Amino acid sequence: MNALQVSSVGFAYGARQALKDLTFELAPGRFGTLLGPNGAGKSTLIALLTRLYDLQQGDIRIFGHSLRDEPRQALRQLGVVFQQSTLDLDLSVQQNLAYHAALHGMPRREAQARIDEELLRQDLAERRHDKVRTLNGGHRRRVEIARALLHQPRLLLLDEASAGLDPASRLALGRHVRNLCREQGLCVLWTTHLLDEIEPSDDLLILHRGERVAWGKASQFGDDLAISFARLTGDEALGRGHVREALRPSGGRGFSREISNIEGIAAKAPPTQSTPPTDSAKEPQP
Ligand SMILES: Nc1ncnc2c1ncn2[C@@H]1O[C@H](COP(=O)(O)OP(=O)(O)OP(=O)(O)O)[C@@H](O)[C@H]1O
Repeated sequence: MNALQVSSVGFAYGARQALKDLTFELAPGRFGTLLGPNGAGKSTLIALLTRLYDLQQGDIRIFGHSLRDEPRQALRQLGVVFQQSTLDLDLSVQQNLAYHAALHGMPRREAQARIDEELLRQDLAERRHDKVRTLNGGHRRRVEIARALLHQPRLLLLDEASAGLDPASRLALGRHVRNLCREQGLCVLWTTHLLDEIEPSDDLLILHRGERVAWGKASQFGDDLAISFARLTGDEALGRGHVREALRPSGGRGFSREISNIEGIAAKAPPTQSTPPTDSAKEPQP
């Protein structure tokens, strides 16, 4: 059974189609990266996954439970870290977590046991009594991850969780979350618009204008990844030149950081007319 199964999902804001016939799946324990430039449809997908919006077309299953038919069971398996932090900066780490647990009706003793466990898992036990305001951005994100995992979900969704962090903290956070996958069997969906957050072992989904333009194990893409990006930005010639080099996996440390984001590629492209993705840019399967 897949941890996440997104099947033929479409969503429109009035006349504006934000997601078109989107299908992909993540197996338990996998780290999935959802990459897309601004307006690609990432936030819309997250709003559907968290049931902020109702599904219009298609279905989403979380560990086999349909969001349409069994939303409670499906959401029970989901932990979410939203892009905008909702931590109370003037409360301690412990108080933030206890407050969240109480709000969700968790019995106090059970909540404390889970908080202890998560703080250890997130390497935050020593910061337990510190006010969140005194924590750096990376540690604040870890508090949010701990909070999202209190009810022991098996799928963790992180929406641009690295936004606002410096490059070192971004990479450290990515490493930390991948460890949770590797060592604890958690399945993760990580959304970003930054290329350098992709690791070769990730399952990579590239969204552009609401459509899946590439999907597969990141290491499998090789040249295809560059070509996909080149097509995203409307210049196929880029796929044959320096961008291909820049995107080549570098010694297991992720993709080269020479070009750090999709907009960076677009900025280097000479102005050309946009070319829609073709079949050849799609579909290596993990
Ligand atoms: N509330 C809304 N009403 C109308 N159109 C919207 C609304 N929210 C998003 N859109 C449009 O839907 C498309 C997908 O937007 P979405 O916010 O999901 O993309 P995104 O990949 O999350 O981008 P970003 O990284 O900028 O948040 C865009 O064309 C956007 O303008």
